[in-house]
Amino acid sequence: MSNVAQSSSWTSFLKSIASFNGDLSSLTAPPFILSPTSLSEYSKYWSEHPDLLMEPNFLANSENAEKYEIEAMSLKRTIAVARWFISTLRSQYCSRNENMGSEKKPLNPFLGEVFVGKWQDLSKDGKIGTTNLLSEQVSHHPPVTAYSIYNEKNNTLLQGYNGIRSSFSTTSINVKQYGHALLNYQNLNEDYLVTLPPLHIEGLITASPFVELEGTSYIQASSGYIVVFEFSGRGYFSGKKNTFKARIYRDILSSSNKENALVTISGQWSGKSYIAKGSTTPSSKSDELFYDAQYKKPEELIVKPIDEQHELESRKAWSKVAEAIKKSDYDLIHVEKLKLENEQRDLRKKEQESDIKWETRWFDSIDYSDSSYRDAFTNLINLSNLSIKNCPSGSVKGGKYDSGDAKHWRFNPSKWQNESEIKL
Ligand SMILES: CCC(=O)OC[C@H](C)CC[C@H]1O[C@H]2C[C@H]3[C@@H]4CC=C5C[C@@H](O)CC[C@]5(C)[C@H]4CC[C@]3(C)[C@H]2[C@@H]1C
Repeated sequence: MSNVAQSSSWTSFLKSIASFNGDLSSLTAPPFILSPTSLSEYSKYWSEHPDLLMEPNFLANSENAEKYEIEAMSLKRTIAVARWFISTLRSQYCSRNENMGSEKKPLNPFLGEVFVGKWQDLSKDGKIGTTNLLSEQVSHHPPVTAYSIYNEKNNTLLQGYNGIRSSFSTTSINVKQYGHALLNYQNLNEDYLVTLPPLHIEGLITASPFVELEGTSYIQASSGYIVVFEFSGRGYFSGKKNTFKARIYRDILSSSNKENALVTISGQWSGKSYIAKGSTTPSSKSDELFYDAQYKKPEELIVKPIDEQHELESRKAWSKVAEAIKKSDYDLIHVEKLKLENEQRDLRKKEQESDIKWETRWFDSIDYSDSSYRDAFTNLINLSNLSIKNCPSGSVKGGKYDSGDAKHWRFNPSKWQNESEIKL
């Protein structure tokens, strides 16, 4: 066992997890496990391969196409969206391990914290164009981050939000994700709903935590096609970590029988995966490579230098804490974090005293409980038979989790158009 794992701070920290109240951000973790990066930056992981996010735009139906061709192109685009989704997972769930040696505890964003940036067009023929990221902490208790990723050249908008609920098992932390992503290809008049997989944190005992995905994720296309992803760690499908199996069906009804799969994809989302027609599980020997997560380097988001940032921008607001974490200066971390947290507490107190409610900047909370309300989301929810409630992502309608309110965060483009302080 590494000396870190034996260190008193880690063992006492493990004891503290055993009695924690479910809000991970409230736990004081030992300084060596702290990340200098705020959770508001994690929204960038949705588009570190902008070319894959844009790909469906280049798989459009030809003019007055026959019905069979329209079907074939819709399936091709659904496969392209599944490839983009798989391409996000290594960044989402492995990047801290790759860059800092283990999963780390991100800084807990303050209410109103924003993180913005852009991905330049690296394509040879300039067909991708620039992709912009807006990320905003729309709630602090519980922590919720909303994001908008917009590519003007291809009229493509990915928006979504994320919150988590955690529970503790004997050796790992179990995390249910709340929220979803909505993908709109305006030129194709096509939408996709993406749900978020549950995960657990392993490796706590050896003080080298890492994320393993589990359970199911769905991608529901407005064309009717649905992708069902099943995630598992070691030992389930193939004894390798980060394994998944994905099946694409014509619609939710045919997904009730795995034999109806039109396409099956399987492998490692952090490594190689393969694709085959029909319902047989593809193998690396006989079938076509679907995606290799180790081959394509993620594209860096371009973020302004800290001295050009607004005080609400994440890297500026957390710069002193981040510096202290990088220097492992434990006392300074504590002093600087306390300063930021006290400033936030004073702000909340002032709002309370003058009865002002905090206004979110670029996102609105939409209540979908009025069943007459119709938009791309309600259409996709109906096609997928998933719950419309704000419950664990991917819960099925009528299932045990299908309860609570139906409020979801939505990007408000006109609020960004009227933005005068924060610059990309
Ligand atoms: C607080 C307890 C603690 O420090 O435990 C030590 C370990 C670092 C485990 C707890 C932290 O693990 C981190 C992993 C984070 C998730 C990673 C990726 C994503 C995907 C992204 O799209 C949305 C956010 C999400 C789910 C992160 C949420 C926060 C997690 C679970 C961190 C834990 C505090």
